[in-house]
Amino acid sequence: MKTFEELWAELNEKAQTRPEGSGTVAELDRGVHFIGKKIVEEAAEVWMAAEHEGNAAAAEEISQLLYHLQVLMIERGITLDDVYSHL
Ligand SMILES: N=c1c2ncn([C@@H]3O[C@H](COP(=O)(O)OP(=O)(O)OP(=O)(O)O)[C@@H](O)[C@H]3O)c2ncn1[C@@H]1O[C@H](COP(=O)(O)O)[C@@H](O)[C@H]1O
Repeated sequence: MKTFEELWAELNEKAQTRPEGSGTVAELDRGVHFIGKKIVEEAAEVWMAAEHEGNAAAAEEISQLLYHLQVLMIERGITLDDVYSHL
């Protein structure tokens, strides 16, 4: 288990050190268009799980959506503060 901020730190480190076998590095290399499609796909899965599968499945899909949102933020150079300033 990890928090949103712990995942953020881990993904930023992976983006910098580019370890072999990292799915994050592979996703970053595919670019914003690919990552954006993953976000749309995961968002739909969040909706379907919440409506038809229950909270446990929805929580899992939400975790994946948050992951892909963080990858997109890293790819575009968007910081947490950039987002927080709008909350
Ligand atoms: N939290 C996640 C995470 N959530 C989702 N995903 C990716 O998003 C995909 C979504 O899962 P699905 O089951 O919906 O997969 P799918 O759409 O059928 O699968 P794909 O065809 O897209 O692989 C997974 O296959 C992963 O590639 C994640 N990949 C990595 N992490 C964490 O990110 C960190 C860094 O990971 P690496 O960069 O791979 O080392 C680690 O702590 C991981 O636990």
